Amino acid sequence: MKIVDIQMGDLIIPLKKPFKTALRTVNAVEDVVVKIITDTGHVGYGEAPPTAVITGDTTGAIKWAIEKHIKPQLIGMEIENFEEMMIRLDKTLVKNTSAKAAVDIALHDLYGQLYNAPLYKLLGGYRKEIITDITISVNDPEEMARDSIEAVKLGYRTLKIKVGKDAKMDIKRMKAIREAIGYDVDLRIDANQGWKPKEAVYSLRKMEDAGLNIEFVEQPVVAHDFEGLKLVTDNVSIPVLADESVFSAKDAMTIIQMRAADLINIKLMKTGGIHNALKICSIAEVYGVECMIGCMLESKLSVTAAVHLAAAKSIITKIDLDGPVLCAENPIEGGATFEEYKITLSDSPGLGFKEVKGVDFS
Ligand SMILES: C[C@H](N)C(=O)N[C@@H](CCC(=O)O)C(=O)O
Ligand SMILES: [Mg+2]
Repeated sequence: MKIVDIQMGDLIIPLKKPFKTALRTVNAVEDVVVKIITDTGHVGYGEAPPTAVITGDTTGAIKWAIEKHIKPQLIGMEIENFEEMMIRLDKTLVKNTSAKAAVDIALHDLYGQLYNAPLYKLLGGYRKEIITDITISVNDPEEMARDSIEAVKLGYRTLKIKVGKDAKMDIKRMKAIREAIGYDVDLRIDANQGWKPKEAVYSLRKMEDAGLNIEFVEQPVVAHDFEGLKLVTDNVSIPVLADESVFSAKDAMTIIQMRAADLINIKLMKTGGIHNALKICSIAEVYGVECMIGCMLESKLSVTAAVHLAAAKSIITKIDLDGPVLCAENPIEGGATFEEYKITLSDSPGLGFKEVKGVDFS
Protein backbone atom coordinates (compact mmCIF):
# COMPACT_ATOMS: atom_id res chain seq x y z
CA MET A 1 0.00 0.00 0.00
CA LYS A 2 2.05 2.92 -1.37
CA ILE A 3 1.13 6.63 -1.03
CA VAL A 4 0.50 8.12 -4.49
CA ASP A 5 -1.20 11.42 -3.66
CA ILE A 6 -2.13 13.76 -0.79
CA GLN A 7 -5.06 16.09 -1.51
CA MET A 8 -6.73 18.82 0.54
CA GLY A 9 -10.10 20.56 0.63
CA ASP A 10 -12.11 22.94 2.83
CA LEU A 11 -14.79 21.69 5.19
CA ILE A 12 -17.28 24.31 6.39
CA ILE A 13 -20.04 23.37 8.84
CA PRO A 14 -22.22 25.91 10.70
CA LEU A 15 -22.50 25.49 14.47
CA LYS A 16 -25.85 25.08 16.26
CA LYS A 17 -24.93 28.09 18.44
CA PRO A 18 -21.92 30.47 18.53
CA PHE A 19 -19.04 28.84 20.46
CA LYS A 20 -17.62 31.36 22.95
CA THR A 21 -14.55 31.02 25.15
CA ALA A 22 -12.25 33.48 26.93
CA LEU A 23 -10.09 33.31 23.78
CA ARG A 24 -12.51 33.51 20.88
CA THR A 25 -16.05 33.38 19.42
CA VAL A 26 -16.71 31.11 16.42
CA ASN A 27 -19.84 30.48 14.34
CA ALA A 28 -18.69 27.63 12.12
CA VAL A 29 -16.13 24.84 11.78
CA GLU A 30 -13.81 25.90 8.94
CA ASP A 31 -11.26 23.13 8.72
CA VAL A 32 -8.83 21.63 6.21
CA VAL A 33 -9.55 18.02 5.20
CA VAL A 34 -6.67 15.82 4.09
CA LYS A 35 -7.13 12.81 1.83
CA ILE A 36 -4.22 10.38 1.34
CA ILE A 37 -4.58 8.05 -1.63
CA THR A 38 -2.65 4.81 -2.16
CA ASP A 39 -1.77 2.73 -5.23
CA THR A 40 -4.23 0.08 -3.98
CA GLY A 41 -7.14 2.57 -4.14
CA HIS A 42 -7.37 2.91 -0.35
CA VAL A 43 -8.09 6.40 1.08
CA GLY A 44 -7.17 7.77 4.51
CA TYR A 45 -8.83 10.90 5.89
CA GLY A 46 -7.64 13.53 8.38
CA GLU A 47 -8.66 17.06 9.42
CA ALA A 48 -7.01 20.20 10.78
CA PRO A 49 -8.80 23.17 12.40
CA PRO A 50 -7.06 26.57 12.17
CA THR A 51 -7.19 27.34 15.91
CA ALA A 52 -4.73 30.24 15.60
CA VAL A 53 -5.25 31.54 19.17
CA ILE A 54 -4.16 28.19 20.63
CA THR A 55 -1.90 26.38 18.16
CA GLY A 56 -0.84 29.32 15.99
CA ASP A 57 -2.09 27.40 12.96
CA THR A 58 -4.02 29.22 10.21
CA THR A 59 -5.75 27.72 7.15
CA GLY A 60 -3.05 28.96 4.76
CA ALA A 61 -0.21 27.75 6.98
CA ILE A 62 -1.79 24.28 7.36
CA LYS A 63 -2.14 23.89 3.59
CA TRP A 64 1.36 25.21 2.85
CA ALA A 65 2.98 22.98 5.49
CA ILE A 66 1.30 19.91 4.01
CA GLU A 67 1.77 20.75 0.32
CA LYS A 68 5.33 22.06 0.42
CA HIS A 69 6.93 20.29 3.39
CA ILE A 70 5.08 17.11 4.38
CA LYS A 71 3.78 15.77 1.06
CA PRO A 72 7.21 15.54 -0.66
CA GLN A 73 8.47 13.50 2.34
CA LEU A 74 5.65 10.93 2.15
CA ILE A 75 4.83 10.36 -1.54
CA GLY A 76 6.04 6.92 -2.57
CA MET A 77 6.27 5.56 0.98
CA GLU A 78 4.71 2.23 1.96
CA ILE A 79 2.13 2.39 4.80
CA GLU A 80 3.74 -0.69 6.38
CA ASN A 81 6.87 1.45 6.90
CA PHE A 82 4.88 3.32 9.57
CA GLU A 83 7.60 4.30 12.04
CA GLU A 84 9.70 5.87 9.27
CA MET A 85 6.67 7.93 8.14
CA MET A 86 6.08 9.16 11.70
CA ILE A 87 9.74 10.18 12.03
CA ARG A 88 9.58 12.09 8.74
CA LEU A 89 6.34 13.80 9.79
CA ASP A 90 7.91 14.95 13.06
CA LYS A 91 11.27 15.99 11.61
CA THR A 92 10.23 17.74 8.42
CA LEU A 93 9.23 20.95 10.26
CA VAL A 94 8.80 22.09 13.87
CA LYS A 95 5.45 23.22 15.37
CA ASN A 96 2.62 23.15 12.74
CA THR A 97 0.92 20.57 14.96
CA SER A 98 -2.50 20.79 13.31
CA ALA A 99 -1.10 20.11 9.81
CA LYS A 100 0.90 17.19 11.22
CA ALA A 101 -2.17 15.91 13.09
CA ALA A 102 -4.32 15.85 9.94
CA VAL A 103 -1.68 13.82 8.10
CA ASP A 104 -0.96 11.56 11.11
CA ILE A 105 -4.70 10.80 11.41
CA ALA A 106 -5.04 9.94 7.71
CA LEU A 107 -1.96 7.69 7.96
CA HIS A 108 -3.40 5.90 11.02
CA ASP A 109 -6.64 5.42 9.05
CA LEU A 110 -4.63 3.70 6.30
CA TYR A 111 -2.60 1.70 8.85
CA GLY A 112 -5.81 0.16 10.20
CA GLN A 113 -7.02 -0.54 6.66
CA LEU A 114 -3.69 -2.22 5.80
CA TYR A 115 -4.11 -4.71 8.66
CA ASN A 116 -7.91 -4.85 8.25
CA ALA A 117 -8.56 -3.84 11.89
CA PRO A 118 -10.25 -0.86 13.59
CA LEU A 119 -7.58 1.50 14.85
CA TYR A 120 -8.66 1.36 18.51
CA LYS A 121 -8.00 -2.38 18.55
CA LEU A 122 -4.49 -1.94 17.13
CA LEU A 123 -3.78 0.70 19.81
CA GLY A 124 -5.01 -1.29 22.80
CA GLY A 125 -8.72 -2.02 22.39
CA TYR A 126 -9.74 -1.11 25.95
CA ARG A 127 -13.44 -0.27 25.16
CA LYS A 128 -15.61 0.69 22.19
CA GLU A 129 -18.05 3.14 23.77
CA ILE A 130 -17.26 6.38 25.60
CA ILE A 131 -19.35 9.18 27.16
CA THR A 132 -18.54 12.82 26.42
CA ASP A 133 -19.34 16.05 28.22
CA ILE A 134 -20.76 19.07 26.36
CA THR A 135 -19.42 22.61 26.45
CA ILE A 136 -21.49 25.56 27.64
CA SER A 137 -20.23 28.79 26.05
CA VAL A 138 -19.41 31.81 28.21
CA ASN A 139 -22.33 34.25 28.21
CA ASP A 140 -24.30 36.05 30.91
CA PRO A 141 -25.23 33.81 33.89
CA GLU A 142 -28.92 33.50 32.92
CA GLU A 143 -28.18 32.36 29.37
CA MET A 144 -25.57 29.86 30.62
CA ALA A 145 -28.07 28.47 33.14
CA ARG A 146 -30.63 28.05 30.33
CA ASP A 147 -28.08 26.33 28.07
CA SER A 148 -27.10 24.02 30.93
CA ILE A 149 -30.71 22.98 31.58
CA GLU A 150 -31.09 22.24 27.85
CA ALA A 151 -27.94 20.07 27.87
CA VAL A 152 -29.14 18.12 30.91
CA LYS A 153 -32.49 17.54 29.16
CA LEU A 154 -30.54 16.03 26.24
CA GLY A 155 -29.04 13.53 28.69
CA TYR A 156 -25.56 14.99 29.34
CA ARG A 157 -24.29 14.07 32.82
CA THR A 158 -21.17 16.26 32.64
CA LEU A 159 -21.05 19.89 31.51
CA LYS A 160 -17.86 21.79 30.70
CA ILE A 161 -18.47 25.43 31.50
CA LYS A 162 -16.45 28.13 29.78
CA VAL A 163 -15.30 30.91 32.13
CA GLY A 164 -12.20 33.12 32.37
CA LYS A 165 -13.57 36.45 31.13
CA ASP A 166 -14.15 38.11 34.49
CA ALA A 167 -13.34 36.29 37.74
CA LYS A 168 -16.15 37.82 39.85
CA MET A 169 -18.77 37.29 37.12
CA ASP A 170 -17.47 33.71 36.69
CA ILE A 171 -18.47 32.94 40.29
CA LYS A 172 -21.97 34.28 39.53
CA ARG A 173 -22.07 32.16 36.36
CA MET A 174 -21.23 28.97 38.26
CA LYS A 175 -23.71 29.71 41.07
CA ALA A 176 -26.50 30.33 38.51
CA ILE A 177 -25.72 27.06 36.71
CA ARG A 178 -25.53 24.96 39.89
CA GLU A 179 -28.78 26.44 41.12
CA ALA A 180 -30.45 25.67 37.79
CA ILE A 181 -29.33 22.04 37.35
CA GLY A 182 -28.85 20.79 40.92
CA TYR A 183 -26.12 18.44 42.11
CA ASP A 184 -26.70 15.27 40.04
CA VAL A 185 -24.69 16.58 37.10
CA ASP A 186 -20.89 16.99 37.13
CA LEU A 187 -19.51 20.45 36.37
CA ARG A 188 -15.99 21.03 35.08
CA ILE A 189 -14.79 24.53 34.15
CA ASP A 190 -12.40 25.82 31.49
CA ALA A 191 -10.93 29.31 31.91
CA ASN A 192 -8.91 29.09 28.65
CA GLN A 193 -5.99 31.05 30.23
CA GLY A 194 -8.29 33.92 31.26
CA TRP A 195 -7.26 34.41 34.89
CA LYS A 196 -4.12 35.67 36.62
CA PRO A 197 -2.78 33.06 39.08
CA LYS A 198 -3.97 34.87 42.26
CA GLU A 199 -7.30 35.73 40.64
CA ALA A 200 -7.72 32.02 39.85
CA VAL A 201 -7.02 31.07 43.47
CA TYR A 202 -9.52 33.70 44.64
CA SER A 203 -12.37 32.60 42.37
CA LEU A 204 -11.78 28.86 42.80
CA ARG A 205 -11.72 29.21 46.60
CA LYS A 206 -14.99 31.17 46.42
CA MET A 207 -16.47 28.33 44.34
CA GLU A 208 -15.22 25.80 46.90
CA ASP A 209 -16.67 27.84 49.79
CA ALA A 210 -20.02 28.06 47.98
CA GLY A 211 -20.07 24.26 47.73
CA LEU A 212 -20.37 24.32 43.94
CA ASN A 213 -18.68 20.93 43.67
CA ILE A 214 -16.43 21.52 40.65
CA GLU A 215 -14.88 18.35 39.19
CA PHE A 216 -11.77 20.19 37.91
CA VAL A 217 -10.61 23.48 36.42
CA GLU A 218 -8.99 23.54 33.02
CA GLN A 219 -6.13 25.91 32.11
CA PRO A 220 -6.80 28.71 34.64
CA VAL A 221 -3.74 30.79 33.63
CA VAL A 222 -1.75 31.72 30.53
CA ALA A 223 -0.26 28.70 28.72
CA HIS A 224 3.46 29.42 29.22
CA ASP A 225 3.13 30.28 32.92
CA PHE A 226 3.96 26.87 34.43
CA GLU A 227 4.86 28.51 37.77
CA GLY A 228 1.49 30.30 37.85
CA LEU A 229 -0.28 27.03 37.08
CA LYS A 230 1.59 25.40 39.97
CA LEU A 231 0.63 28.25 42.29
CA VAL A 232 -3.03 27.57 41.52
CA THR A 233 -2.60 23.78 41.89
CA ASP A 234 -0.87 24.23 45.25
CA ASN A 235 -3.50 26.59 46.64
CA VAL A 236 -6.90 25.17 45.74
CA SER A 237 -8.59 21.83 46.41
CA ILE A 238 -10.26 21.67 42.97
CA PRO A 239 -8.00 19.55 40.71
CA VAL A 240 -6.22 21.52 37.96
CA LEU A 241 -6.03 20.22 34.39
CA ALA A 242 -3.34 21.52 32.01
CA ASP A 243 -4.63 22.13 28.48
CA GLU A 244 -2.88 24.86 26.45
CA SER A 245 0.27 24.36 28.61
CA VAL A 246 0.79 20.85 27.23
CA PHE A 247 1.42 20.33 23.52
CA SER A 248 4.31 17.85 23.52
CA ALA A 249 5.44 14.85 25.54
CA LYS A 250 8.21 17.10 26.89
CA ASP A 251 5.61 19.62 28.15
CA ALA A 252 3.70 16.79 29.83
CA MET A 253 6.87 15.54 31.52
CA THR A 254 7.74 19.05 32.78
CA ILE A 255 4.23 19.80 34.09
CA ILE A 256 4.00 16.41 35.83
CA GLN A 257 7.49 16.59 37.37
CA MET A 258 6.87 20.16 38.60
CA ARG A 259 3.49 19.00 39.96
CA ALA A 260 2.11 22.07 38.20
CA ALA A 261 -1.20 20.32 37.40
CA ASP A 262 -3.16 17.26 38.51
CA LEU A 263 -4.45 16.21 35.09
CA ILE A 264 -3.46 16.58 31.42
CA ASN A 265 -5.70 17.37 28.44
CA ILE A 266 -4.49 15.53 25.32
CA LYS A 267 -5.62 16.99 21.99
CA LEU A 268 -4.40 15.61 18.68
CA MET A 269 -4.16 19.16 17.30
CA LYS A 270 -1.63 20.07 20.01
CA THR A 271 0.44 16.87 19.88
CA GLY A 272 0.62 16.67 16.09
CA GLY A 273 -1.47 13.50 16.03
CA ILE A 274 -1.88 10.06 17.55
CA HIS A 275 1.79 9.07 17.41
CA ASN A 276 2.85 11.79 19.88
CA ALA A 277 -0.38 11.56 21.91
CA LEU A 278 0.57 7.97 22.71
CA LYS A 279 3.86 9.23 24.19
CA ILE A 280 1.90 11.51 26.57
CA CYS A 281 -0.30 8.54 27.53
CA SER A 282 2.82 6.52 28.39
CA ILE A 283 4.33 9.33 30.49
CA ALA A 284 1.01 9.82 32.29
CA GLU A 285 0.79 6.05 32.95
CA VAL A 286 4.28 6.07 34.50
CA TYR A 287 3.31 8.87 36.89
CA GLY A 288 -0.29 7.74 37.44
CA VAL A 289 -1.68 11.04 36.11
CA GLU A 290 -5.12 10.66 34.53
CA CYS A 291 -5.76 12.35 31.19
CA MET A 292 -8.66 13.95 29.41
CA ILE A 293 -9.01 13.70 25.63
CA GLY A 294 -10.23 16.95 24.11
CA CYS A 295 -10.79 18.54 20.71
CA MET A 296 -10.85 21.96 19.07
CA LEU A 297 -13.79 22.95 16.90
CA GLU A 298 -13.47 19.84 14.77
CA SER A 299 -15.92 17.69 12.84
CA LYS A 300 -16.49 13.96 13.09
CA LEU A 301 -13.43 13.30 10.89
CA SER A 302 -10.62 14.19 13.29
CA VAL A 303 -12.73 13.65 16.42
CA THR A 304 -13.23 10.01 15.33
CA ALA A 305 -9.44 9.61 15.56
CA ALA A 306 -9.51 10.99 19.11
CA VAL A 307 -12.32 8.55 19.95
CA HIS A 308 -10.17 5.62 18.75
CA LEU A 309 -7.31 6.79 20.97
CA ALA A 310 -9.62 7.24 23.97
CA ALA A 311 -11.15 3.82 23.39
CA ALA A 312 -7.69 2.27 23.32
CA LYS A 313 -6.11 3.80 26.44
CA SER A 314 -7.28 3.34 30.03
CA ILE A 315 -5.26 6.34 31.28
CA ILE A 316 -7.78 8.55 29.41
CA THR A 317 -10.56 8.80 31.97
CA LYS A 318 -12.21 12.09 30.97
CA ILE A 319 -13.77 12.85 27.60
CA ASP A 320 -14.39 16.24 25.99
CA LEU A 321 -15.15 15.24 22.40
CA ASP A 322 -18.22 17.35 21.72
CA GLY A 323 -17.05 18.97 18.44
CA PRO A 324 -19.42 16.90 16.24
CA VAL A 325 -22.50 17.51 18.43
CA LEU A 326 -21.87 21.27 18.36
CA CYS A 327 -22.14 21.15 14.54
CA ALA A 328 -25.50 21.82 12.87
CA GLU A 329 -24.78 19.31 10.06
CA ASN A 330 -22.80 16.13 9.53
CA PRO A 331 -21.33 15.72 6.05
CA ILE A 332 -19.30 12.61 7.01
CA GLU A 333 -20.55 9.07 6.51
CA GLY A 334 -18.99 6.37 8.66
CA GLY A 335 -16.53 6.92 11.53
CA ALA A 336 -17.69 7.01 15.15
CA THR A 337 -21.40 7.36 15.92
CA PHE A 338 -22.27 10.42 18.00
CA GLU A 339 -25.65 10.24 19.75
CA GLU A 340 -25.38 13.32 21.98
CA TYR A 341 -23.26 12.15 24.97
CA LYS A 342 -22.82 8.55 23.74
CA ILE A 343 -20.01 7.83 21.27
CA THR A 344 -19.66 4.36 19.77
CA LEU A 345 -17.07 2.85 17.47
CA SER A 346 -17.75 0.35 14.73
CA ASP A 347 -15.36 -2.46 13.85
CA SER A 348 -14.70 -1.16 10.31
CA PRO A 349 -11.00 -1.11 9.39
CA GLY A 350 -8.97 2.02 10.20
CA LEU A 351 -11.20 4.93 11.21
CA GLY A 352 -14.14 3.53 9.23
CA PHE A 353 -15.05 6.49 6.97
CA LYS A 354 -17.26 5.90 3.94
CA GLU A 355 -17.73 9.33 2.39
CA VAL A 356 -16.93 12.99 3.03
CA LYS A 357 -19.58 15.12 1.34
CA GLY A 358 -19.28 18.74 0.24
CA VAL A 359 -15.46 18.96 0.14
CA ASP A 360 -13.77 19.78 -3.17
CA PHE A 361 -10.37 18.03 -3.27
CA SER A 362 -9.38 19.23 -6.77
C1 LIG B 1 -14.70 21.96 21.84
C2 LIG B 1 -14.09 21.58 23.16
N1 LIG B 1 -15.08 21.21 24.10
C3 LIG B 1 -13.24 22.70 23.72
O1 LIG B 1 -13.68 23.42 24.56
N2 LIG B 1 -12.01 22.80 23.20
C4 LIG B 1 -11.04 23.79 23.49
C5 LIG B 1 -11.24 25.09 22.82
C6 LIG B 1 -11.40 24.87 21.36
C7 LIG B 1 -11.45 26.00 20.40
O2 LIG B 1 -11.36 27.16 20.75
O3 LIG B 1 -11.61 25.60 19.22
C8 LIG B 1 -10.58 23.84 24.92
O4 LIG B 1 -10.03 24.83 25.34
O5 LIG B 1 -10.67 22.84 25.63
MG1 LIG C 1 -9.46 23.77 27.31
